[in-house]
Amino acid sequence: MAASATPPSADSLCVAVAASGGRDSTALLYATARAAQALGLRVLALHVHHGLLPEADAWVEHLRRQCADWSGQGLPVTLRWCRLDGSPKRGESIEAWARRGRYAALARMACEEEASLVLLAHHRRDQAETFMLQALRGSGMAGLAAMPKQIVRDGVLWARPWLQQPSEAVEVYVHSHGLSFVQDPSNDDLSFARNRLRHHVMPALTAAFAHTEQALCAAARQAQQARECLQALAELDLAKVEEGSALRLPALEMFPVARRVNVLRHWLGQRCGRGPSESLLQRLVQELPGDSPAQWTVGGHVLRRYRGLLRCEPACSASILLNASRQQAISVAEAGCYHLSGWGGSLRVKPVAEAGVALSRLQDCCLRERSGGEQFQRSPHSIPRSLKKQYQAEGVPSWQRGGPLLWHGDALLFVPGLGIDARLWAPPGTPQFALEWVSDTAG
Ligand SMILES: Nc1ncnc2c1ncn2[C@@H]1O[C@H](COP(=O)(O)OP(=O)(O)OP(=O)(O)O)[C@@H](O)[C@H]1O
Repeated sequence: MAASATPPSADSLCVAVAASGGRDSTALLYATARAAQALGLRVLALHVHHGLLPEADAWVEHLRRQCADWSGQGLPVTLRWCRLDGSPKRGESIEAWARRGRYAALARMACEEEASLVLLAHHRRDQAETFMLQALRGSGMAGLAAMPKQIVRDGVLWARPWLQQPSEAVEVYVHSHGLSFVQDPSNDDLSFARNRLRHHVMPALTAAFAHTEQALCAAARQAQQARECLQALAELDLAKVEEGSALRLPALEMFPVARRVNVLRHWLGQRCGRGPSESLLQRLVQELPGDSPAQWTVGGHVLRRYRGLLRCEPACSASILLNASRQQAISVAEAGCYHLSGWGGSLRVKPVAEAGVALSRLQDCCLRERSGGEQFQRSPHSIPRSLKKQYQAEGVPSWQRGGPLLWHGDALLFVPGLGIDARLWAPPGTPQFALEWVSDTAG
């Protein structure tokens, strides 16, 4: 291999390789360092110590020595590593926590080192296993698409240059270059689904169907394309049924079931951060048609049907209000935005020419939850009506009716969604202020 005439400087372009110390990433790191030497690039080996196994300290030491040796031989490689701290969130598996932490740490280290490309050493067998695991979980196209060859995420281009290479080719490379690597004992732990698949299922499948790996990888590639098509269709359909942040249900129901499910999956994925389960989607298709107000829980979100619209909001908006203190004195001395964390929102106070309230009334107020039986007068020419009737007349959705209500003494002064009670409006021509309630979860 030809070596570059001048060794790379600190300013040279940098390629990062995610290095576990295992066989595959050791091979990829070595191959990348040799190619980089010829091209005058720098290579950064990025390692994450998960803090889970006693062997992990020795793996860092192994990588440190290996990179130092290779560097001594003229290869432009340096090691950067970090140790994860923290622990899995409630309900999160150790594997999921380690994966999440690992990718976040790799992205952070790559960005700090100004390496915009990070190589991962997954190969064809890893891809075939991923496809099988997803199929065995009953995943849809997104899961069956398995691992992308490349993807931009967290400001980094992640690439898997060996995704179509058989594991055996990596084995041969490692032997021919006499590379040493570490063995992760957890790769033999049969409590992990991937290990059961690798040790028991894949050998049997390959014995019965020689092209198992190639066929599964081809299926993953087709699933990737199918997923892209479904996404494009969902965008087109969504444009026809979206109204602001809500969906128009009558328009949605015009679509055949499969397209309806596709739109819902896409829309909920965008709003909730992850796709809904298939069972929930099937339930929604059955239950969404209807006129009466209804709601469904989707992970940490609440899906609400009201007057032909479907909205999706973080569930905390409801619980914040339920947990709020039932009564809180407040005093407003000037225009501004007053955040009331216990109530899950802010009260905005701004000057207006009419239909406002005098500042003197706002200096001695009280926030209370709705308790029932309150009366509200919309304008000087109307009569006081129950809040329920006023809400209905104004089309305020049921989940925005929980308060907080603002009282001045025994007089109901302000109701979010309805405004200031006309009986407390300041006389025309005097200084006055409008009120608005802005929920923390709005927008
Ligand atoms: N602790 C780690 N630090 C940095 N990168 C890692 C780490 N663990 C995994 N990777 C990256 O993710 C890829 C896939 O991980 P996986 O757990 O399947 O591999 P491995 O068994 O740890 O090791 P290898 O793929 O190197 O044989 C690795 O090839 C490597 O590029």
